[in-house]
Amino acid sequence: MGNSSTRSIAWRDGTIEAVDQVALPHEYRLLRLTTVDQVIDAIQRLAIRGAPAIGVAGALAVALSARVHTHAGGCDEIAVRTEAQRIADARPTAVNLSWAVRRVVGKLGGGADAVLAEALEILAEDERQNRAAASHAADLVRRLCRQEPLRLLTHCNTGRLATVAWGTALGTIRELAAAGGVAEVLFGETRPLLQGARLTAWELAEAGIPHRMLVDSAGPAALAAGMVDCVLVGADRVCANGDVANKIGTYSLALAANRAGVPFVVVAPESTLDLSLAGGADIVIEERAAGEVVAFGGVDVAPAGTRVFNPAFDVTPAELITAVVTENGLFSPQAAVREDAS
Ligand SMILES: CSC[C@H]1O[C@H](OP(=O)(O)O)[C@H](O)[C@@H]1O
Repeated sequence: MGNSSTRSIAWRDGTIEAVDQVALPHEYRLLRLTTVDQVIDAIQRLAIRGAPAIGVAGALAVALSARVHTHAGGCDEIAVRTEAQRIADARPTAVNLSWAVRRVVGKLGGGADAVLAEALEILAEDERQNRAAASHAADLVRRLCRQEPLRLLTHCNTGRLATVAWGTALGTIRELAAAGGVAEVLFGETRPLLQGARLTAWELAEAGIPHRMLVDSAGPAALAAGMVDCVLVGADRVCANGDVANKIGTYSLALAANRAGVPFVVVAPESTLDLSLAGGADIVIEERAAGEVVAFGGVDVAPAGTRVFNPAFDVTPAELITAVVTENGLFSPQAAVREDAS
């Protein structure tokens, strides 16, 4: 996959090839991962990140495991299941990871080739799902906002880097922009790991879409100042009642959008739905290391010993969300509990 590739992750000659998202925007380089531990490490340090992308990486990692644990006597399913659980546990909040791992583990009975085939199916489905969700969401935004070109606000990175290709909320922005419907995209830098500053800025510049970056706390101010026609964000887990876990800072944008009377639209594939959870209180929110917050660019900015609360996500209640849009259209909250949800 060169710079021109539209895909962030691929299966290449028995290895996993992925864009190293830690190196962007200053260097576009590819990771070539050959072991389960390398994939877990890449997910945990967000070299591979974004709910759909980590789901695909997790599925491909199980395929690596199945190949390693296949011998003359067949596949050692116990060994693969043990590693699959470690993969699923790499990050707790995005349901896509555990969903994808569960889906490919279900093919173990067919051997390593069946596991790989299922993982490649998940990879192939991703772009189609994102483009379909983006198309539905773009139609909704046009209906909600009427005037064009639009001034949009987004958060974190939900583009082609966070998925296999195209993106979810950022995929919707690409769709609207392709029809000349975007005046400007405002986006938060996304402290502390700067997915907005490093990745969304890179994707919007690459796509030639007009954009301005905000410090995260300026998002509500932009909404209050009437600078935004619609907010578009992604998701890491959508509950049966429509509550949504997403990057930290999403909740404050939803509160401000609600007060400003601005539509707040979540775009995500169905693989981000977790209908086994009644509501957001049940979502496990990943808490990350203090070092991500007390240092900036490798330089300590807080006094030594400063204690930190560093949740990677927050939960936006359904009542603050105008719509959740998937590849199948509008998600209807209170859907029946799905058996296979993680
Ligand atoms: C389409 S990406 C969905 C979601 O994942 C991101 O989290 P992270 O950067 O920690 O992997 C962010 O919450 C995006 O909205």
